[in-house]
Amino acid sequence: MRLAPRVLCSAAQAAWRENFLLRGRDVARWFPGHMAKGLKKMKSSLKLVDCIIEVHDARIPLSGRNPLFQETLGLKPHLLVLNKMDLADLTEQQKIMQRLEGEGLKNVIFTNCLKDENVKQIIPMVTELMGSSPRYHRGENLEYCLMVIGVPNVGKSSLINSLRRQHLRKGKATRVGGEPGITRAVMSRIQVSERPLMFLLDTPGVLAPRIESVETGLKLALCGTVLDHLVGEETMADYLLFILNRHQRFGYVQHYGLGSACDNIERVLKSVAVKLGKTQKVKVLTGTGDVNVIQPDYPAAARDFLRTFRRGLLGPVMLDLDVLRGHPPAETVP
Ligand SMILES: Nc1nc2c(ncn2[C@@H]2O[C@H](COP(=O)(O)OP(=O)(O)OP(=O)(O)O)[C@@H](O)[C@H]2O)c(=O)[nH]1
Repeated sequence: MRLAPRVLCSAAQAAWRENFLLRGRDVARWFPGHMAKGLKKMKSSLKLVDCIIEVHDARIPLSGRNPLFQETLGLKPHLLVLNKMDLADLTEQQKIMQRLEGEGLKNVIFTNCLKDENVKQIIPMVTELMGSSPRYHRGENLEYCLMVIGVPNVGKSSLINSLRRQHLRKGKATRVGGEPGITRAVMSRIQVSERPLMFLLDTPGVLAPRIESVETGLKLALCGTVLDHLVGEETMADYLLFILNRHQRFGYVQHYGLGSACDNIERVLKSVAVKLGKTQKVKVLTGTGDVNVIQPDYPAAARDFLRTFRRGLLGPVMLDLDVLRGHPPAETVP
């Protein structure tokens, strides 16, 4: 387990870590090979597409988007949907919008696809966007084709299902899952609206081949865009604790009945494990031979900590607050 500065304190007298030490070489392992193939297929279908809907996680509005999308698919009208707004702390929403506008992203909307929040605004926005753009391939053909893109697990399929519920009163057309990589087949064409007649192409999540920094990699991992075991649940739990304390988000103290906030992941996970009854027998070598001792199950506790965060039970979080406030990125060692 990674060792962190051993600080145990109450929230009132907080002395939280100023920095989180990251290992740079790790992040390269998080990019699975099938994704490059997905992007290639998406590019080849582009001539059928009138507008691109890029879905991203609202907890990381300023980081983790795939720059290849911009380069390769950026020629079409584009709407950025920041989904999972129910899990995001949007206190600084205005500043986020200003930052995005500064990056040339003028068409942005926050959604919660599980509750269909704001989803109804998407088709009118897209129709307006397409109205102000040249028609690419369609001549007199009166159907529109949109392509939904994004990194894995941000809710692309959920958005399609939500649009169908809103506009067609129909249920699921595409599979939704809690793990990244559920949508593997590129380009299923799904109707989402009758008037105007609109189809969507669902695509598999595509991460950038190189993540811009290890910290961005960890944020993407917390949002469930890569498989947890590739990154390490305990490292992710530690980074989450670092963020929660730094942002004064102490929901975890109450949720797990911890008594006080703490910046030491080992201690937090130990308390979580005891609370959940997650202990394990391990053999320890002593002078008189092997002895079985009961130890907290740290991996199980880390998994529960992450799961609880992702279900929103630790409160809404803005993982990009450091970017928004101009804090220096976490320190990286090779
Ligand atoms: N809290 C919350 N969860 C959501 C929302 N939208 C989707 N989810 C959940 O996020 C997970 C991923 O959703 P999907 O729709 O499968 O995501 P995807 O982008 O299609 O995933 P890939 O196929 O891996 O690229 C599922 O567990 C959804 O229930 C939302 O607005 N809020």
